[in-house]
Amino acid sequence: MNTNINPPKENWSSLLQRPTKTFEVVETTVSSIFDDVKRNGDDGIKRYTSIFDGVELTDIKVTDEEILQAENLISKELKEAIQVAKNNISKFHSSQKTKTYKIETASGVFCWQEKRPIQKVGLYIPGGTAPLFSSVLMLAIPAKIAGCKEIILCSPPNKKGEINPAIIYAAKICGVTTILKVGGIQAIAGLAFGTESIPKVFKIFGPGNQYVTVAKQLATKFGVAIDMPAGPSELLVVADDSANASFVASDLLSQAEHGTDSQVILVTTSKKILESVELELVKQLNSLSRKAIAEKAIENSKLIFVETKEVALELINEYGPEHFIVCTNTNDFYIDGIENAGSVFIGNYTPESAGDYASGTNHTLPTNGHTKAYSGVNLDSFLKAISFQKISKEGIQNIGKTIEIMAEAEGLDAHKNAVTLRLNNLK
Ligand SMILES: NC(=O)c1ccc[n+]([C@@H]2O[C@H](COP(=O)([O-])OP(=O)(O)OC[C@H]3O[C@@H](n4cnc5c(N)ncnc54)[C@H](O)[C@@H]3O)[C@@H](O)[C@H]2O)c1
Ligand SMILES: N[C@H](CO)Cc1c[nH]c[nH+]1
Ligand SMILES: [Zn+2]
Repeated sequence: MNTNINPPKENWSSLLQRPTKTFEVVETTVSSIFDDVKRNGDDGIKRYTSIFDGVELTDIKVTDEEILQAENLISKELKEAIQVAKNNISKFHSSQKTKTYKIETASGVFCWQEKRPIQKVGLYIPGGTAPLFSSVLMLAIPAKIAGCKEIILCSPPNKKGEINPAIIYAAKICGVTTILKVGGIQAIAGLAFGTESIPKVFKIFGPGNQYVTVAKQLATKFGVAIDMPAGPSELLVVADDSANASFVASDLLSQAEHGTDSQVILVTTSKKILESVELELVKQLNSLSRKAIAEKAIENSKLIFVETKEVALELINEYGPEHFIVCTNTNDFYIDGIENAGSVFIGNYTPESAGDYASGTNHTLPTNGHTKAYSGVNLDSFLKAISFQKISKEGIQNIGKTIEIMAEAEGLDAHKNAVTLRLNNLK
């Protein structure tokens, strides 16, 4: 792992660069697959599933029988764990419901906002290197609480043309309406354009590798909304002498094992912790089943020492990590000062994995610095806010003149006239 002592500010942007390919590099592949799927529908979907997933699909849709079977293929213990996670995720997302307030902005002028669910949503569930059934919970639970009617799920099939049963089981208990065996760029294209088997949706959600993420970004060109770019996983831990080096290393490795293009960073004001974490990383890495992946991700990663917590905070905000763990004896300083992060984990007993699975918060989060402008998935991601207004005769008398003056100043006579006619009618 790359160690950096007091890196000068002018080097921060190169030091903090993500290992993902740039948008431009992936865009050409994405565009050509989009074109094909748009023109050839299911045939295009099957072609890329054969190329990228190595399987010749006959049916794209998961059948009722496969849904029934899935339940028998997973253990009672896993079903119970999924249920506990589901309860916590439901509690947290239900608490995000907001009340409607009717405001009288001027006497007789009433304004309010009401939220309505997005009717057709597409959920992408990663399945390339690991079947992330936990992502089903993170997306389908808030979609259902919001009241979305059609919830379409896409996930890549394995070499036998199957989707992992835990993904199917989670989808079933969370109210997903259609499950499709398609992943990668071709899945996003299918959801964006619609094919014989894949319904076109209004908004696409979910995490994925760099190909999926660029595909989602490109899909917005064709009139589909997306949650945000939620690409290869990242974690930044800030730690001082009060941290437990073994815990810190375990958290760093938890995100490194996601993919070779994951990135994990330790920022510390303690050289002692830096050295201990480095030793722990080597020790713990050896026992991982996904050692090769984590090892590659560790090559992209950094251990950074800075002299003060003020410099540490500035660097962290510049990076804007997807996940941010704070293990110091000045935690409040970082909590108050954090501007750019997807999800924050506080103290020695809050592993990042808790948020990935079961504490209740959402694990679908912006990466690649997009925390500077985007939020992670939450209940509002599945809703639209519609504003309403009702103006009485008294109300139009109160604000009519203001509207007339402004419309005239913009040179928009018809706008002014719509008010003048009503004001004259009151005389
Ligand atoms: N940010 C978040 O909220 C979040 C949450 C969970 C997971 N993740 C990330 O999701 C990713 C999951 O990645 P994954 O690969 O395991 O699964 P995935 O389902 O995202 O991608 C697999 C698919 O990518 C396509 N693909 C693979 N190589 C390709 C190539 N060279 N060209 C075109 N298409 C190609 C294939 O169709 C394959 O089915 C990881 O990077 C993980 O870190 C992010
Ligand atoms: N850490 C991932 C988000 O970057 C989410 C996840 C799912 N399963 C395990 N982890
Ligand atoms: Zn994870």
